[in-house]
Amino acid sequence: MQLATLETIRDLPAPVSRLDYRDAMAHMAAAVNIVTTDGPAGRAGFTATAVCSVSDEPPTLLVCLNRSASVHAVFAAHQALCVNTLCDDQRALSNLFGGKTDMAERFAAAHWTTAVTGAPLLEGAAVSFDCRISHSTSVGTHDILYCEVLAVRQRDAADALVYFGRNYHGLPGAAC
Ligand SMILES: NC(=O)C1=CN([C@@H]2O[C@H](COP(=O)(O)OP(=O)(O)OC[C@H]3O[C@@H](n4cnc5c(N)ncnc54)[C@H](O)[C@@H]3O)[C@@H](O)[C@H]2O)C=CC1
Ligand SMILES: Cc1cc2nc3c(=O)[nH]c(=O)nc-3n(C[C@H](O)[C@H](O)[C@H](O)COP(=O)(O)O)c2cc1C
Repeated sequence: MQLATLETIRDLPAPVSRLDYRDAMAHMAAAVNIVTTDGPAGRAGFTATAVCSVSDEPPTLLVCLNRSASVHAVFAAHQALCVNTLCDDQRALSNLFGGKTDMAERFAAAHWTTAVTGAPLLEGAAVSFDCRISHSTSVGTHDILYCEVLAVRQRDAADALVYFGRNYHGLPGAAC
């Protein structure tokens, strides 16, 4: 097989289908987060595994949000959000915020507080990052939201929740 050179690599066809890509991604373990916002456009939240640390100065993480999600317009309006990373005992919340459930029903299933931006912080989360969205870009079906962290709250030694192989798994708590 002839390898592509730097000059030809941009012209290569995309040989991986959407389903092949998803099957491959199912092999990548990820933390499970509920991403929330609140403000003039209302309260909204969704489950997200596409969350990642970008930089520690300024402290910044990214969240990938599908533009076809019902919550997309609300996040775009507020330009602020909170990433709440779930513990093992919060699997039911992940399903609730990942489905087609009514927004009031999603939030009624847990207790919430606020920090700086007004976005809801989940009681009992492993960690919560209260953020302003500093900028965003669009790639394919998703917006990548770059989020500058304005406040953090963490819970020590709780069992972590991991999404892997299209299923939830618990990890024993550890001192960080
Ligand atoms: N990044 C995303 O937007 C994700 C969306 N989901 C949603 O949850 C449903 C169930 O997911 P699974 O049980 O894991 O089975 P699945 O076969 O639909 O997805 C397998 C893996 O592919 C990735 N993936 C799925 N949908 C994606 C999308 N639209 N854009 C980019 N990556 C995507 C995720 O890593 C996911 O864990 C998905 O069909 C999707 O609607 C789940 C995980 C990530
Ligand atoms: C485990 C899991 C992980 C998900 N991760 C993401 C994600 O990273 N980005 C995203 O846009 N949607 C993700 N979703 C889908 C959203 O949670 C879902 O589209 C969201 O709840 C909006 O649904 P709605 O359009 O019915 O309101 C995920 C769903 C599940 C169950």
